[in-house]
Amino acid sequence: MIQIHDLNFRVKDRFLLKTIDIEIKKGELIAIVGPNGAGKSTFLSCLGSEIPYQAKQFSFKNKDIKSYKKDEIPLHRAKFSQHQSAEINLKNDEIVLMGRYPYFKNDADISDKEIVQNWMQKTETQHLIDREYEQLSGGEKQRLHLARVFTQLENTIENKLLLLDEPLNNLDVAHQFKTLHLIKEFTNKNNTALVVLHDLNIASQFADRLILLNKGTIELFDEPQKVLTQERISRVYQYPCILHQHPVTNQPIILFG
Ligand SMILES: Nc1ncnc2c1ncn2[C@@H]1O[C@H](COP(=O)(O)OP(=O)(O)OP(=O)(O)O)[C@@H](O)[C@H]1O
Repeated sequence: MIQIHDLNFRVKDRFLLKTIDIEIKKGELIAIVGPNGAGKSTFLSCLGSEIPYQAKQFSFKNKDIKSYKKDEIPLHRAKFSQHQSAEINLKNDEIVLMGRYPYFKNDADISDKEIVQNWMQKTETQHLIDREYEQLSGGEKQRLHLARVFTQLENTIENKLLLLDEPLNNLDVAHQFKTLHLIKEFTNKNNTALVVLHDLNIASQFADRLILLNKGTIELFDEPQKVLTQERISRVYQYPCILHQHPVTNQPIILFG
């Protein structure tokens, strides 16, 4: 699905990402974890072609990512950014409809509107239709934008890519889990998701593999059991921790302190 060889991104003399080599398969849910400033958002921005990285290879679905046409790529790949525009002068369902902009010229058709309704239902934002965006809570805004990115990838194309930068911010526990289930539903259909997460235990429970970033390089890219060891996590985060096992999933649980 994605092959990256020797990807670097630097600002002036400082490498924010250095010698990134990675191969990601279709159907994987990958969590990107690591301390503040490790390069997680920067890496996701590279995957979303938002910043001018250098790479010896970056293929997406066996094609050079740069060979995709501008109007073609949004049907294959969508990105949810950490910071949404503060002032949006649209009604809430119109914000979700933005996800359909790649599909119509002037007016949305009935199927676009149905897709919007469907994702507002799935993200439990339907009741917010008549409320003003500015007055929504942080978690409600977050769920609205999640609906927008899912709406963007609602099509018959196979092996799509979803990039999510801290999608669980501001969400209560139930909505965090519901959102992860929506992401899992997406990857279960042979699509791929890369998700920046701070909660290692949620990452451990849901992700097939973790990318542990540290100081702009990949410390380890592997299954949660391999990545989440006491020594590695306390060293990378510079904080003591102990390791447990989830009583149901058997995945590792990290307790800090
Ligand atoms: N445009 C830029 N110019 C200079 N430095 C930058 C730029 N963008 C990011 N950085 C720096 O690069 C490093 C990585 O930033 P990034 O936002 O990718 O980290 P992160 O792992 O997502 O962190 P966090 O967990 O805090 O969100 C940080 O030290 C940040 O200050």
